[in-house]
Amino acid sequence: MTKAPLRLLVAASGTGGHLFPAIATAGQLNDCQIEWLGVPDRMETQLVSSLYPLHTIAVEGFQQGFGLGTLRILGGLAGSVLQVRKLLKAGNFQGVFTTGGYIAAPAILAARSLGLPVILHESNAIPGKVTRWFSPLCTAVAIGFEAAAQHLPRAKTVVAGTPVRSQFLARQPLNLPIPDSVPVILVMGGSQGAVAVNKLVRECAPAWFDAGAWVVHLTGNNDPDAESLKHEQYLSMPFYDNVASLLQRANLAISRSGASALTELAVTGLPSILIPFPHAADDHQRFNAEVFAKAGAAVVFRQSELTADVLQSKVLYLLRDSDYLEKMSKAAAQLAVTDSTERLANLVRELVVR
Ligand SMILES: CC(=O)N[C@H]1[C@@H](OP(=O)(O)OP(=O)(O)OC[C@H]2O[C@@H](n3ccc(=O)[nH]c3=O)[C@H](O)[C@@H]2O)O[C@H](CO)[C@@H](O)[C@@H]1O
Repeated sequence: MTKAPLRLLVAASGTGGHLFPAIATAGQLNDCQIEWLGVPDRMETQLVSSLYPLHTIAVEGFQQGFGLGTLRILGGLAGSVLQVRKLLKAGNFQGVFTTGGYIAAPAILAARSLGLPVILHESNAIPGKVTRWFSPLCTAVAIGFEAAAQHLPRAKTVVAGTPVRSQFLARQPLNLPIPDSVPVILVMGGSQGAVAVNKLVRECAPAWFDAGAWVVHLTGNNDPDAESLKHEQYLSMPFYDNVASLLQRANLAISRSGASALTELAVTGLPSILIPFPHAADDHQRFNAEVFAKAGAAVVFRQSELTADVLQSKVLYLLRDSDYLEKMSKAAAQLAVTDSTERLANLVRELVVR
């Protein structure tokens, strides 16, 4: 008799960094029946609703300190836990996979209160608050960076890398009018774009054009000046779906240091200049970037110290030194965990029992 497919609830919400690894893992688990838990009005409503049944609940972030606001959030959390418990029971789910963030808190508490296994994936080198608080309750915590383990002493951690979308694992055609022989600089500011980086890049770009380089600039949707630079060697767009084709073609990236972006730089062996988002929780982008800097895969600048002059000349220097770029590329590739999706899918299959 064939076994009934495993029923899994995936709790992942917010921005690309939480959603893409979860979507990649879910795609690998095509022998399971998957439903999704998210939050109304976040990116999952566009990225997930055409792939899996999407259930949404309202959850709030955990602010610093303790006051009336915290009591209200705890009250809200208790309500969310009850909602998720109801969903897990009604849907006969046998386990939960989550990529952390606020949605993970009620998902972990609800599943564990019903005795269901939870596999949590944490992609950052410094785990987020929810991961730090709730990971001891999880059946397993898969980490993207080995460095995260030291911050999770009470959790059962397994190094798994961070899954990337399948487009990264095969050569992608570049559907942009860029000549084959020119150097390409790719500018990325995470899934939302980075206005401060955009501004610096627009100031620097004319010297890069003079040096023969092309610039592909993913600006995000929040930059009022996104269209202010016009040049035949400059292509800008708020968001591009096939980022893999750009990373595979580029010679150098200028990027924030979110965990998915870094994983993609590693998988494509792309050298980078990293400018960590200075306001990320616990400054985690700086710690992510340090892993790449230590390995020789990236040059890291703090945004507060970086001027257009410094960025402009660093890029020109790197473009001229192809041996050094080659070394950075090899170092980046060495950080890649190319079977992360399979590792996570296997962990889920092993721990979630029918
Ligand atoms: C500001 C902030 O706190 N960001 C966090 C957020 O990042 P965020 O959600 O921005 O995610 P990342 O920086 O890790 O990755 C960005 C993702 O968006 C994709 N992309 C980007 C631009 C585009 O045009 N097309 C496209 O597909 C990239 O290919 C990548 O997969 O979650 C990550 C995972 O917890 C954290 O590591 C980041 O620090």
